[in-house]
Amino acid sequence: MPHYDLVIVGTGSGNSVPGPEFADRKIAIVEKGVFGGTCLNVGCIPTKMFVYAADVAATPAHSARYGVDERLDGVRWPDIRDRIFGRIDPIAEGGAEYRTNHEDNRNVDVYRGEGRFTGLRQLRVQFPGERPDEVLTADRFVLAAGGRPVVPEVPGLAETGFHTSDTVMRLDELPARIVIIGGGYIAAEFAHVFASFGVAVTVVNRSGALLRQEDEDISARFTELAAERFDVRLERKTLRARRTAKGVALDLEGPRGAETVEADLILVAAGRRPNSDLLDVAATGVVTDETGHVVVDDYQETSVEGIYALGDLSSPLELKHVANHEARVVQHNLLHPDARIKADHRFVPHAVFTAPQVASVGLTEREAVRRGLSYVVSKQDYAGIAYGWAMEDTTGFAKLLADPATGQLLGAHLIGPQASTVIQPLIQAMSFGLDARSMARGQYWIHPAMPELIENALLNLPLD
Ligand SMILES: Cc1cc2nc3c(=O)[nH]c(=O)nc-3n(C[C@H](O)[C@H](O)[C@H](O)COP(=O)(O)OP(=O)(O)OC[C@H]3O[C@@H](n4cnc5c(N)ncnc54)[C@H](O)[C@@H]3O)c2cc1C
Ligand SMILES: NC(=O)c1ccc[n+]([C@@H]2O[C@H](COP(=O)([O-])OP(=O)(O)OC[C@H]3O[C@@H](n4cnc5c(N)ncnc54)[C@H](O)[C@@H]3O)[C@@H](O)[C@H]2O)c1
Repeated sequence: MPHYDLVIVGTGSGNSVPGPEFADRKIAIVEKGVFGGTCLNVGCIPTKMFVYAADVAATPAHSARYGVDERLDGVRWPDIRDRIFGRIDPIAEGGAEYRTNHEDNRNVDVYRGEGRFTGLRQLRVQFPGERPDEVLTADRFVLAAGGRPVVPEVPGLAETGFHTSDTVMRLDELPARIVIIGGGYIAAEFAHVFASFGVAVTVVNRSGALLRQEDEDISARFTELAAERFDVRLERKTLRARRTAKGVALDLEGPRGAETVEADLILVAAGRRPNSDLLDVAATGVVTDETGHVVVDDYQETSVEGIYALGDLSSPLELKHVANHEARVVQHNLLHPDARIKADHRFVPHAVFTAPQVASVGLTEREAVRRGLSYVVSKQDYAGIAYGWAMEDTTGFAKLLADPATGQLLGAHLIGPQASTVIQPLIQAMSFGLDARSMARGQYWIHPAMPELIENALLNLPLD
């Protein structure tokens, strides 16, 4: 039974933990799937590469408003797909090769199999094919096993067949019609991608709004705009999935009774869950919460001393920049057990790369009310700043919440062009405690650039 100083499960952000500082430690890395994890292979990176191509494909539909007449002649899906994965797949292979064979990793053994705890600090690894299982023990573990798509219990769905974000980007050809179950990040991004490529998109959501975790004003505006591009069915229960002569169908029940949606394929985008159950973390004494996330303390340590966890396995935020931050914290804490640092989850931003883009940091208004905070609000439309005029934007806005006593920002929510970039100075201000007035007037804002949206939103805050 091989014994290690450190065993790491999962090669998403977990793979960034071992560096040259660990050269004197005997390390095992266990990976059951493709090296590099979700973000690289089936998450952030390929989706954003598809989104960029979608943004380009969607341009002719809007260009007439500038007096420029353009036509989309076609979308070569196989070329787009192969360009994207032709870039990504070699990175994953290169990562595996580096860890397995490069002399930098003399102290690292790579196990290409599925780990499952069988006892305290004891992990059984099962390999594909004939290779017998191995049991690894270690003084310390890093659990970075991520999560997987949730598939709702819809009668007939398994028999009918469906895609998730894991498979839909590798389709052989574009379907004519797609139905997406879900109304969150993944639904919003793929609806934009497929609609821009000419696919008829139907979005079926259980609740009454899309992106409903966002600030209410943002969610409402996005839902309104989405309904102009996609067939959006809200407050729908999916009763059944079935095959038809031409494709697939979902039988739904909604506010106006029973209805059926037909399409060529189904994309399930109904949330993700952590892989703690498959890894059987309970067998090593690691505690999980009611959503299956591994419980960690401020140092990313689990309920078992020496077992750390990070990323989607332990964080309900499920974002790559969070997983990377936590990996840096875990790395430090393994190297410096007497001077450990805490993870900083105060101001975690996110963006949804759909059209228009959505970006957010801090409290929504709903959350500020729930916490009983006193706050002031300001809004600034893109249409009210010079760059917004240039873009002829009529729907985007920034919404800020601030503490009236101190001027400190509590939350920032954007919907509109480049929202994921334009929000960054607000993340910086919140992280470093810069108040709204100082931020607005203590620096130059390039004229007439998009960040004037933020300058004006700050100045609009009703602060004394
Ligand atoms: C479609 C999509 C788009 C996304 N877009 C964005 C985005 O734009 N921005 C953003 O910030 N985030 C995005 N995310 C979220 C982001 O991908 C995740 O937050 C991030 O990848 C989590 O990293 P991780 O290291 O925790 O887990 P993962 O990257 O999922 O790594 C876990 C690894 O563990 C392996 N594993 C699991 N169980 C075992 C086991 N028992 N034994 C051995 N190996 C195991 C898995 O095979 C996997 O390789 C997106 C996610 C999806 C699905
Ligand atoms: N740009 C990004 O940062 C990005 C992009 C994609 C994914 N992600 C991460 O991945 C996670 C998972 O994304 P997601 O979109 O799958 O989850 P999500 O939690 O954002 O959204 C799930 C949606 O599915 C709906 N839903 C659930 N069950 C349903 C059912 N039976 N029928 C109809 N609708 C149903 C919910 O109401 C919700 O709207 C996100 O929470 C996010 O952290 C991030």
